Amino acid sequence: TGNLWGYGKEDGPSVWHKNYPVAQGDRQSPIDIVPHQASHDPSLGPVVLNYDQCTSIKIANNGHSVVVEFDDSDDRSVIRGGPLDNPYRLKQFHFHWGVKGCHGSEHTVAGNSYASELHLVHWNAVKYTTFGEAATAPDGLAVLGIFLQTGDDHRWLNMITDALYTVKFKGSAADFKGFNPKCLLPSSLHYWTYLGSLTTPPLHESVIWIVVKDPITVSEKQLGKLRTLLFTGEEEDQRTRMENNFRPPQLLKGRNVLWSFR
Ligand SMILES: CCCCNCc1ccc(S(N)(=O)=O)cc1
Ligand SMILES: [Zn+2]
Repeated sequence: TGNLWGYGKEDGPSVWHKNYPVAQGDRQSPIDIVPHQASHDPSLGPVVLNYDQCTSIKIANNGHSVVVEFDDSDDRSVIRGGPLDNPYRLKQFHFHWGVKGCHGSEHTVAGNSYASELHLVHWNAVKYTTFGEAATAPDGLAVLGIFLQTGDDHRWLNMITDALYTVKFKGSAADFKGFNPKCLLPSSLHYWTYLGSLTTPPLHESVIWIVVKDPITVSEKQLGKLRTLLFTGEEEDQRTRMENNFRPPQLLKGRNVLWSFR
């Protein structure tokens, strides 16, 4: 099975539109968030995360990122409030990063990018029966985006970076139980929100984006461990380091970005 898409010159974001024409659609992600052009919406309440009973199951290398997957068979881990009309169930989280310091996030803020970006992916299990069905619906997914900046070591990120050696190759997976991603959030959940899409193929325009304003701080050493992952499988003789797995900002096409914080 060939790779349908990637982040290289031949298969990267600039050619995704050939196999996924929605890449040139009206609500594509990520975007550059321009704070003073965003509108304050007083009706936007805080985002509420109920992750206390959350159950991570496994960590995996899907050839595009490292993903931690959760048991989403009930409403034990949900995000609600903010722009959301229903609770959305936590399905997985993953990261996007660069090759060094200051590039690697997908969303940018006034043209500035961060070293990495964490995506917590949730789906609307009130209206839809499966993640796959929700992933094609305009209000099917809610992704919480958290920026990572470099500085001191992040105490809890070590739980993930210490497990990366078990998922070095595309297609590898390992048990990863008992991890609660609440420990990866900044203290303030002030956010921007807008209607967008998956940032990787199939690029479905099904995501209500909630991008948290404040970054968390991780060390260059921890980011370096993400870069020891490979895009390629164990059986492939050509080893390619997993880095720069981010899509650049897409056109806003008249969308409104709302902000919650005062
Ligand atoms: C049914 C097809 C969906 C598979 N792909 C999932 C997926 C989830 C989140 C993101 S992201 N990067 O927008 O958070 C991309 C792709
Ligand atoms: Zn993502």
